[in-house]
Amino acid sequence: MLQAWSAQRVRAAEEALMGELADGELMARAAEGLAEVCRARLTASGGSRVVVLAGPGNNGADALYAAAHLADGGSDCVALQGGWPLAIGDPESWLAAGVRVVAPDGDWVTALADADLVIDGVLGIGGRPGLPDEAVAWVDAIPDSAYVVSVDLPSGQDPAGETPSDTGVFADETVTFGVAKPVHLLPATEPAVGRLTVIDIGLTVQGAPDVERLDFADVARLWPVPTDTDDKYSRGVLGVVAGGEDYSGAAVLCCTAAVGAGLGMLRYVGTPTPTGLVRSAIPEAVHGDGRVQAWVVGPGLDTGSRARGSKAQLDVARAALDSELPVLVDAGGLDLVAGRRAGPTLLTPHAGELARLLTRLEDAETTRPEVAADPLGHARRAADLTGATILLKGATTLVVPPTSAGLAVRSQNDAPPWLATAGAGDVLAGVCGALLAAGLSPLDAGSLGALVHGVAADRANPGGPVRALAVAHGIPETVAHLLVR
Ligand SMILES: NC(=O)C1=CN([C@@H]2O[C@H](COP(=O)(O)OP(=O)(O)OC[C@H]3O[C@@H](n4cnc5c(N)ncnc54)[C@H](O)[C@@H]3O)[C@@H](O)[C@H]2O)[C@@H](O)CC1
Ligand SMILES: [K+]
Repeated sequence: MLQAWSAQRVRAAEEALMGELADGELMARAAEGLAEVCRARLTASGGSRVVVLAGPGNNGADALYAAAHLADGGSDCVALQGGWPLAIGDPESWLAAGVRVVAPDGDWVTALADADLVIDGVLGIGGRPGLPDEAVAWVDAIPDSAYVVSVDLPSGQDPAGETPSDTGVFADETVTFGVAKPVHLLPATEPAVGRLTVIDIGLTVQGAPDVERLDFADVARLWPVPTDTDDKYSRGVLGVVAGGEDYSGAAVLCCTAAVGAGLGMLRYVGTPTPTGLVRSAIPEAVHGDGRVQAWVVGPGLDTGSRARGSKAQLDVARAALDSELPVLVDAGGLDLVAGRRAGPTLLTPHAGELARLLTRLEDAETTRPEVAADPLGHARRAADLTGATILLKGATTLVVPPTSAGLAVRSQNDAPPWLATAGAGDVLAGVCGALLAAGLSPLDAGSLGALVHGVAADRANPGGPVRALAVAHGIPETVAHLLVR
């Protein structure tokens, strides 16, 4: 599991560690690690010209000390200075190594145009979103052919990972120190991070992390694997209330994925058309209301429908929400959420559905662009309002428990962009629902389900287009692949 701690908590841990070490030792470790990564990238590309974007603080000093190591090793290193003194650190040490400093009125344009590797040391965890003006011009002038290594985080991006920035750096690689920070994992900033490399500088941060990302080893740790003493009931029965006369296919996708994820039994509740489809596509399913360990309510559900069978289906959906059982609520089902439920609850909106849910519950308009500008903040608001865990779908999927739970936010980025396709959400609901029925918490079911769903999409057709049904059919093989790796 990849874990990230907030900048404030990292700073406190760094200060404690610095108290135990010789002056400058921590920064020396950071700079050595950074130089080693840069050296490896230069060797791989055959380049030797390095340009440092040197900011006013310790982040700039890390970059300059790393450049001194590279210059010692024979690289041609230039540092661009903005309208600020390079006051932190010891300029003599990098000047003596042969790093040339270009003043703000010097020819930095030519230096950058020739760069093979750019070390972005403008701002680190002391940065606010956005860049100083000089740095905006530098970043605009970086040639496409240069490999951009950001120090600690892509400068100009929000260290907390909450708000996106228009002017921040987009790195090919980010080299961070000690532990990851939220900026590296959260959707508003993660696209700017590129490849993430964490350098060991002897730092540990106490207490639960702020953000976590499950990896493949976590699948083996968390996935419900049956034993000899299990039967179909002990493994978990999932009830699915999905599909209507309009969106019938959602029921097939959700149920196919749920059965494929390894349920003990599936119980389906639908209107006549999707019921017929589920009968032929999923002969394992039983039909109608009955005892279950968890419910999925909502894929393809039309809460305004007056079609035959709709009222009975909606009665089951409402009873599920009124029960104390774990419930996953998706798509149309979100319109039935009135507030707090008694049982464990996982809501799985995309940004538009989350905006609509917040608008209804708070009686004040929230728009989809507002959610996109601060996905974590809005997911957290919905979690706190409803007491539910919110799985906010996107290129990076967030799984956010209510603040009162005191748990880390999960952030999964396992899916290829090809998975942005109709029906993918229905498949995700089926996988996560199966995990809820097996007894996993909403947080584990949501994050583990998102991981497996993303990997299944990749494996269904690596590097190419994928349809939701292929993802659903690929779930069993993907789970086996992840369990026996
Ligand atoms: N604290 C430590 O022990 C260590 C820190 N390290 C490095 O130190 C960095 C943090 O250094 P600093 O605290 O000096 O902070 P930064 O170097 O991130 O920022 C420096 C200063 O820039 C200014 N600034 C912030 N946002 C701005 C903006 N948007 N536009 C214009 N100016 C802005 C602020 O005055 C801030 O103090 C880390 O990211 C890491 O790279 C590493 O050397 C490892 C050890
Ligand atoms: K940086």
